[in-house]
Amino acid sequence: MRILVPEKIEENGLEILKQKADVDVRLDLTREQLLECIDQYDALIVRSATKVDAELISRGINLKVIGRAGTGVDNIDVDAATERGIIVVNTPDSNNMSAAEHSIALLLALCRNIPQAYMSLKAGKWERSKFKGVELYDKTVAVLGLGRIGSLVASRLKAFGMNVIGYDPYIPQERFDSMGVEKVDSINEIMQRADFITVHLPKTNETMGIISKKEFDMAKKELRIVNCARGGIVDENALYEALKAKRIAGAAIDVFTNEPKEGAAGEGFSHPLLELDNIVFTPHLGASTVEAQRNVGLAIAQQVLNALEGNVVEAVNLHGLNMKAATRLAPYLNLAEKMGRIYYQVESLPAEQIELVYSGDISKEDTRIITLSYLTGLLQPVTDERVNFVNIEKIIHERGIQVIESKNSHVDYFVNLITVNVKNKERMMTFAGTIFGKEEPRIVNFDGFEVDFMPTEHMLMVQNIDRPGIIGQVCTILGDNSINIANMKASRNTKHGINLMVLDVDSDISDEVLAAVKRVDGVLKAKELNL
Ligand SMILES: NC(=O)C1=CN([C@@H]2O[C@H](COP(=O)(O)OP(=O)(O)OC[C@H]3O[C@@H](n4cnc5c(N)ncnc54)[C@H](O)[C@@H]3O)[C@@H](O)[C@H]2O)C=CC1
Ligand SMILES: O=C(O)C(=O)COP(=O)(O)O
Repeated sequence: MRILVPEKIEENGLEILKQKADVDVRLDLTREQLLECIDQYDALIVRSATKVDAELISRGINLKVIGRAGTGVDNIDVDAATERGIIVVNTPDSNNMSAAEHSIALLLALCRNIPQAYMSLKAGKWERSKFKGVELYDKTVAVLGLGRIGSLVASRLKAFGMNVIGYDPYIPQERFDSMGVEKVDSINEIMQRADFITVHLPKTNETMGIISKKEFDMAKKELRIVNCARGGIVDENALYEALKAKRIAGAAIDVFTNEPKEGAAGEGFSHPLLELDNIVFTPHLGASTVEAQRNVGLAIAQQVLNALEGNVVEAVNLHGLNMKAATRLAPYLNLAEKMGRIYYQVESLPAEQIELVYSGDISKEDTRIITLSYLTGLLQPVTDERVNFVNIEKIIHERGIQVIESKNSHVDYFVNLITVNVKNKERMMTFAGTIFGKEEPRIVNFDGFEVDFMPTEHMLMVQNIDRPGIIGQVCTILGDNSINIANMKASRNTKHGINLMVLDVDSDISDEVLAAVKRVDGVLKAKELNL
């Protein structure tokens, strides 16, 4: 496994990665060099400075995971990654405290002109009257976005004795109430009431430019605004004009619309906002603390390795899947995936409709993830694309396969049962599986035949006319070819006079052996199964 790290991540994370993979830390890479070498890597780990766009993703033909060592994934084209079944993971809980504290540091620095006063004193001046500031106490501060960082900021600002109001249409009133934050339903009202605004929104189409000229025009003259979220959420031109015309009192900015990369490949930085005096800024330092980087380093290493090893991860592009349940349901995911692999090994007509029926204990669970596991097993062997939880729904949709899930609490004989009815343009095939004990997968219905076998890597399925002598001949062919039989189950359909044999063998079955089995008089079908 090869992992490329083109940005600075903490040594503790790198150490963990290096135990299991070849890790190339290449802080000097230019965009062109990155495009050229990305095809050699299984995983890419970035912070905010690397643009992981559709072009880079399309060149990453071996990429399985993109790790964002931090929170915002706006520098990653998540849709392009999803399209290719590339898992995108981040570490949203690892740097939020640092970002919250930095927002407050910026707010205080802004209120008391700390950077300007520092520069003046450094220049040997003693300018006490020039740097008169304002207090936070008893003022109204508006928090935009009351997620992880916004809510930390809100509770800290309450400790300053501020009147905290908030704008976030996506969280319920109860959450506002429990934080002691007044819910405000419109940006207009925020602009009219706020002495301070602090922005903690994600960068989305909806939030970009959410504060622009129109909003500044309705603001108080005393407004001071902090943006430690993403450049452009506060429109940079409008902010420049409002500050220059002293339409508002000040701003503190940690993030810019276009940020350069630090290091040898870095380009330096210039921006019209840097010309102004009523603004303080930092070069995207919100997450740059010892603690945040230590947490982020550990978390991203674990996330990326888990994803590479096929373990359960909380990914950005798993679309609300309950991945916590995945650990508990692991035996069912395994069973469903193996059941999925059966269909195209025994049938060539494309599946048009798939009905999954969950019965017994399993019907009480959130079964969506089990269904996705079945579909992944179904399609992986018949496509060149990488298929996984990330893109399976999209691929199923593109192929026009209808998927139906149903549940019933009752089932005869079994504690739990997954039944799958696969319809193609000629007929319907039924398969069923169950978990014995804690985690043993068993197939108990194979295309209408009642059976009971463990799905394994090397299997032979034979259908024959139900008459004596055939089973013996098939076993002799296997024996003559040194193929050891570990287990064998037979089941008969008395109505049609057909017998089904499922043999678990210890090695591959060659085309010649399969052809010899098919030539046995009375054998109707013979297929090798890899489950
Ligand atoms: N400066 C820095 O170094 C850092 C910046 N960040 C940035 O901080 C921001 C906040 O991060 P988190 O708190 O972790 O995100 P979060 O996802 O926990 O919270 C965002 C909140 O914004 C709300 N929201 C989304 N769209 C909205 C809209 N159109 N109008 C109003 N509310 C909306 C959501 O409901 C959510 O409650 C992100 O942009 C993130 O990238 C994060 C870490 C470090
Ligand atoms: O985690 C985030 O969203 C951040 O903005 C931090 O960015 P960084 O990892 O310091 O480049």
